[in-house]
Amino acid sequence: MIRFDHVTKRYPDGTVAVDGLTLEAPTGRITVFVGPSGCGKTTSLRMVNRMIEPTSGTITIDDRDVTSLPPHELRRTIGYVIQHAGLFPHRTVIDNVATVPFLLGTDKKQARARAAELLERVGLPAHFARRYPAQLSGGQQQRVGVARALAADPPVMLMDEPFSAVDPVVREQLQDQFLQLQEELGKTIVFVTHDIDEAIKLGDQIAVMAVGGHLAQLSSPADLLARPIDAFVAGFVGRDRGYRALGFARGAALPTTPEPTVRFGERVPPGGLEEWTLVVDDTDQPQGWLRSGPSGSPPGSPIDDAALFRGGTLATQGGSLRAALDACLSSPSGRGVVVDGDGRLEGTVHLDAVTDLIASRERAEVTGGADG
Ligand SMILES: Nc1ncnc2c1ncn2[C@@H]1O[C@H](COP(=O)(O)OP(=O)(O)OP(=O)(O)O)[C@@H](O)[C@H]1O
Repeated sequence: MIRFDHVTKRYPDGTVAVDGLTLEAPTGRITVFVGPSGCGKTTSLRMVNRMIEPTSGTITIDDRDVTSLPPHELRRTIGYVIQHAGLFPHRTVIDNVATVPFLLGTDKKQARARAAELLERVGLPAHFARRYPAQLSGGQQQRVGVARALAADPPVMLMDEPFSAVDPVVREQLQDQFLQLQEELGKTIVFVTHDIDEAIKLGDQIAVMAVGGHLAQLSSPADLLARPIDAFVAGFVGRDRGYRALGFARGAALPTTPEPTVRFGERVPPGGLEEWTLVVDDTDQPQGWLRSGPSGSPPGSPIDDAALFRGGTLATQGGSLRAALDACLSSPSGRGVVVDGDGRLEGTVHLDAVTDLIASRERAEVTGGADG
């Protein structure tokens, strides 16, 4: 566990970047520092590995004061990932990752073998190993940055806006893979971002900081959305809080009804089909909705890819109420498509049934029952 105890940082020009910060970042969990520009997130992070020394207060890792070790020894136990990866430009990708274990005394061949394994784990194909950082995209460089920080297998990782400099699609992939990796590795992570959505997606707990370096709120993502502590946090957490909070809400089982389906290769029967009919593939995975009747596919026409409406999202049985609601709202038939864990059709759910589940969950919260 990393513990900040009344930590203050005042820079020589008098700027108070962090003001009396007290919080715990639990072992094996992701703690996200989020807040507007200049609120002291980076300063807080860098005090953990002593790139910046606090003016007062103490930081401990597993009850050991970080100042009790020389900085270079301390940093062996702490991985550090920054926005533009900060790779060595004149070393190949594999040597970037192998550098720290090599410096720590691992034999070169072994360090490279471990580096190759890490590159694979962060999702970088093997043929990138011999390239130089400038020959990689921004997202690929960030993957190398994460692999490098993991190379010495440190129990603690500090990550300062590691995914901020890449486009939204790549960013989402990096976040998903990072979460998968963390599930296996269970590192103690402090992660800095200015993006509240990223904080909510990645954090086990979120520390919202306000300008002046104050901790405004420390909560789980669900609590932050449901119960922002003051107007500043409410404003920072932003719009659609109620809807976004449903992303953490798992209702009772979704009450599905069986949905008639057709398959590719079949033809619209002479009597026609319902106005909207669900098309599934050979393994019962939903592919989209087919419109029948006067403005859609006439009887006898083949059921093929071209006529499909693919706009609807899928809800998973056991998934969030937000996904269930979205499946209903995005379905042209008004019936939300529900699949099982393997992506096979389970049935459809009606909007009324989902809103009933949402309402009963809210009533349970107000009366102190289960939180879904
Ligand atoms: N070396 C320094 N000397 C004086 N003031 C500094 C120094 N470094 C940072 N600051 C100030 O301390 C405050 C906190 O900076 P910090 O970089 O920790 O914020 P941040 O929340 O990480 O911001 P951002 O999201 O913009 O990166 C800011 O007002 C900044 O201008």
